[in-house]
Amino acid sequence: MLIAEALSFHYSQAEPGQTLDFRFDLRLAPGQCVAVDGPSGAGKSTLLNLIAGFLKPASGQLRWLDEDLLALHPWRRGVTTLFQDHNLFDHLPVWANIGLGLAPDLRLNAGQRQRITEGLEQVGMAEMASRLPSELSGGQRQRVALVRALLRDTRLLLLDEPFTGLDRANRETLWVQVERLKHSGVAVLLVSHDAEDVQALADYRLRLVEGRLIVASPAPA
Ligand SMILES: Nc1ncnc2c1ncn2[C@@H]1O[C@H](COP(=O)(O)OP(=O)(O)OP(=O)(O)O)[C@@H](O)[C@H]1O
Repeated sequence: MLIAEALSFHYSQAEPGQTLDFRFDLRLAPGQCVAVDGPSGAGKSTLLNLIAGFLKPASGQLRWLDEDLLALHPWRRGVTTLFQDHNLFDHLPVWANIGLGLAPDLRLNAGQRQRITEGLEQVGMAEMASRLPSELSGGQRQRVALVRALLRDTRLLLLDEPFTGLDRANRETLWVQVERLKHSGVAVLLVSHDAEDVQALADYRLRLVEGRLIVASPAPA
């Protein structure tokens, strides 16, 4: 269970009229998906960066049950993040970009290679394993980043507008994969403006208003 309590952050330099002070409260159980929305600049990326560990809160708590996540480096938190700018390495082919999520030194065993092949098949990119990111369309790059995020062993998955620009068939395929992860106990935080994605995946919805998370639809009991 992810628990954020009064997780606060303050940007020291912001334009007039911007929200400066954030204070997030959130509970997310294993196997649950919460959707978070809010207008541009509301603080969605700030929230994800605090949970992932790329920003340090001014105060508050962030726990996985009794484990203090704030004491852990980002790569020790058991959190996988898929940001909007897909973070692919331009000099590495598709299979290696995905493989980095499984073995940082790219010493992949047969089972891991098989998982990469299957992951690419599931998003219709089986033939593209050897291509470089520069040889792919934007939507294809997005699918590669998604496969990498979905294949990693993780307990919490943070997705920032993950399906934007994908066609319906691809989105449905990926919904199935995210559902599968939920069933295996992964907690998912989905930042999305897309009502269909939210409908397909989210168990409840939160909205970011004036630096706070408010309940837009309650979590199931
Ligand atoms: N490094 C920074 N310094 C100062 N202000 C920042 C910084 N990063 C973000 N902000 C401001 O903090 C607020 C929240 O930004 P954030 O990126 O979290 O919003 P968002 O909801 O993810 O927006 P979008 O939907 O446009 O991606 C915005 O007003 C933004 O301008």
